[in-house]
Amino acid sequence: MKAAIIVFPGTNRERDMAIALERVTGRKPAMLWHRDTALPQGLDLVVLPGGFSYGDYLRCGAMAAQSPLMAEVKGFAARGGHVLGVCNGFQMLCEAGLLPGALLKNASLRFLAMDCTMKVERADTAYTRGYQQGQEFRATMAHGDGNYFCDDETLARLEGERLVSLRYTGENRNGSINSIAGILSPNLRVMGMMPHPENCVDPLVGGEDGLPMFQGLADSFLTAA
Ligand SMILES: NC(=O)CC[C@H](N)C(=O)O
Repeated sequence: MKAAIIVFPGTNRERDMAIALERVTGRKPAMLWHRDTALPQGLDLVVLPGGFSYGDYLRCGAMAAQSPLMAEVKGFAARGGHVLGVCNGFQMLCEAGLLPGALLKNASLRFLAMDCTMKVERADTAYTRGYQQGQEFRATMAHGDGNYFCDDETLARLEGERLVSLRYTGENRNGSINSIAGILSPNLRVMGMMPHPENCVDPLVGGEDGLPMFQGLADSFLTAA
């Protein structure tokens, strides 16, 4: 699998993401700076990692969504490329219009840094094939704006077309509509999720519940190893 991680000013999870990807592929992903103007040839996956791009000024992910390389990411997605956005990356995907809806402030108006559990709503995507349908897994949440919201029509479409990939179980701490933790584009190639699977790939630090996501991605792109 050939993967690239895009780094923005204020991104802070890019190294965790690189470790998670390298763990399953044995090769380091390309680290790209947001001012770059081209994606490497033959990419399988682009990752928009978590953090505080541009200090969360204006709105989380809003300024990153205007970065030069994001125009390339949009083109990559339009050609059917896989794009994963985690936390701030999910916020960027919504701000860039690659996924519908928005991430509002957590219902409590407090930053939440804690473990959470999610249920896999569909296991037939590159991101979730490492899990069983309905499987519950744990990951870390660390966000101030993780309260997923969209209008009724969009929500009906997301649910009706089964584009909700991950749903919180237990307490809905950030207030997300329908307890949504992750959503997919209609072609199932773009996924945004708030919790951090990249922080759960090592039994010594946070457990390994996130590993199947990366393993599933690696298995999806075996030919490109
Ligand atoms: N860990 C993250 O990516 C956080 C995203 C964003 N800065 C927020 O607080 O909501």
